[in-house]
Amino acid sequence: MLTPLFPVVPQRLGLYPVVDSLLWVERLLAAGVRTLQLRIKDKQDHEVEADVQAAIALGKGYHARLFINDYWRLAIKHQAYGVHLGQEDLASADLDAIRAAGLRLGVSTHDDMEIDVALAVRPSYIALGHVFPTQTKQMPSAPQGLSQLAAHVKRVGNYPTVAIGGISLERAAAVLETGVGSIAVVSAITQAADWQAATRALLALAGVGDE
Ligand SMILES: Cc1ncc(COP(=O)(O)OP(=O)(O)O)c(N)n1
Ligand SMILES: Cc1nc(C(=O)O)sc1CCOP(=O)(O)O
Ligand SMILES: [Mg+2]
Repeated sequence: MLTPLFPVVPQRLGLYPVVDSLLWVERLLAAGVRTLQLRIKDKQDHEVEADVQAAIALGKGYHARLFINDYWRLAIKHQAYGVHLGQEDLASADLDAIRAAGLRLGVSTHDDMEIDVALAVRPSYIALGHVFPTQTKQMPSAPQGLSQLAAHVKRVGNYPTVAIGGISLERAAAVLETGVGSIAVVSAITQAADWQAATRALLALAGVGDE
């Protein structure tokens, strides 16, 4: 059985909002979320550094697990809890440097071939997407659906897993029934009519994650 080469994370990361601003990081930490990701797209490092640094400091203040998407150099520089990388990022990122700095690593996957690649890296967790159609990101692949998700959770064995893509409040319970350890959501919170109520309801279903 393969075990992570990167620092371990709890088996169940619980509710895992993925957000694009420091404001959302502040709001969700104050609302009780303890696993989250700052995902700012298509900017230069110098344009996002202040927000990345502030988000990491906030996360530490709440003893939360804050992952930085894409900007792995800044995540190392400011000692984030972890980094999330996609398959394309794996080729260009310095994985040894991320590991040497003691950061956790999450890796995106969308099919069995990508799971092979992720397992070879032996990250801290494996993300499985996209479960349902999503309006948040243009996806080149088809949604995997619940039965494929359950098969993928089973396949990766004891690796912590995170499901992502189109997970609404209404669908969250069925996703968790596959045995996945965490649900990552964007629009279910950021586009909700009442984001605080949505966060409370999702936290009640998925939890804050294990210690
Ligand atoms: C928890 C989680 N899973 C998947 C992704 C997608 O990451 P990636 O493939 O790197 O794509 P971008 O988010 O960078 O567009 C994620 N961010 N978080
Ligand atoms: C950022 C991202 N990555 C995905 C993947 O499958 O890798 S799906 C996704 C967007 C998820 O947003 P929502 O919860 O609004 O559907
Ligand atoms: Mg990425």
